[in-house]
Amino acid sequence: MDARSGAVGDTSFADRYRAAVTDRGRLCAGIDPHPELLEAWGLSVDAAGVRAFGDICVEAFAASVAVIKPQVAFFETFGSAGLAALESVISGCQAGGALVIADGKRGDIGSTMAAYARAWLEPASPLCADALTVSPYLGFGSLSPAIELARSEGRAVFALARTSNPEGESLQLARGDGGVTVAQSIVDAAAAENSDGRATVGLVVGATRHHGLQLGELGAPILAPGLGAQGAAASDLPAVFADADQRWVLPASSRSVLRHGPDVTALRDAARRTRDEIEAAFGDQA
Ligand SMILES: O=c1ccn([C@@H]2O[C@H](COP(=O)(O)O)[C@@H](O)[C@H]2O)c(=O)[nH]1
Repeated sequence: MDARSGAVGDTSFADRYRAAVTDRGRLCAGIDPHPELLEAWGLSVDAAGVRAFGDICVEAFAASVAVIKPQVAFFETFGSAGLAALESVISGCQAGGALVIADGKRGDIGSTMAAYARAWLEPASPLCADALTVSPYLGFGSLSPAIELARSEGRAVFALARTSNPEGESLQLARGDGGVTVAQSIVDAAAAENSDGRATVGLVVGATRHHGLQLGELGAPILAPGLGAQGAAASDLPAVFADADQRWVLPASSRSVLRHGPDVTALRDAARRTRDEIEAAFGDQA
């Protein structure tokens, strides 16, 4: 890939994702510059602090972690300087060979969704990532502009299905026609989008509980946040995702790795340990 232009040619997200996790193992490392972490790392709680935090994370993770997920909110907090730091994180991670999921959880009516898609998935944008988290709760169809752009650019969206937080339950487990839960209807809609084999529509399904979803036909990555700080353990993963194709499960961890900073080697080792725990837990089931 041309790291400067962000162009990935005709390669599908499915191929890019498989290559990354085959080479580096299943882990999505989060870059979440919480104020508490900035202070613990001896950094200022401002744009300069998040830039330094991001630089350290890029050095620690870009060349060895398969997928990296900067949490957009922690950069947005500091306005244009924070977003400039995020641009640097995205391009630095991509230059090191990692795939980047911008965790922005964007969602709006279709015409505005198209603008979000251009911001996060169009190669000409300075914020262009490999994938963007999106909210389907304005209706799955409202995501179409982002899905279409992602498909044509070899990128992806990750739609929230069953989130890791307890507050999601009343909405996500509500049942519609035929008794299907809202979350399962999102899984099914995503699976239909992936019938071309390009894995354009991944899902977010928390690792923190048994979700009751049928994920076996998805055909795209399942971003599974919740390891460590939210209580899930690597050893929980095979049971939580027993119904999924476990080659597609991408466990995510932010704070439990980041607390080992700011030492670059300690951060890198923490990410490697987490990845090794995940791979050992899945064993040859994947
Ligand atoms: O359901 C969801 C969706 C997204 N997240 C995000 O993942 C990380 C988790 O951070 P930890 O420090 O590992 O708890 C964070 O950026 C969340 O916004 C999630 O946790 N759950």
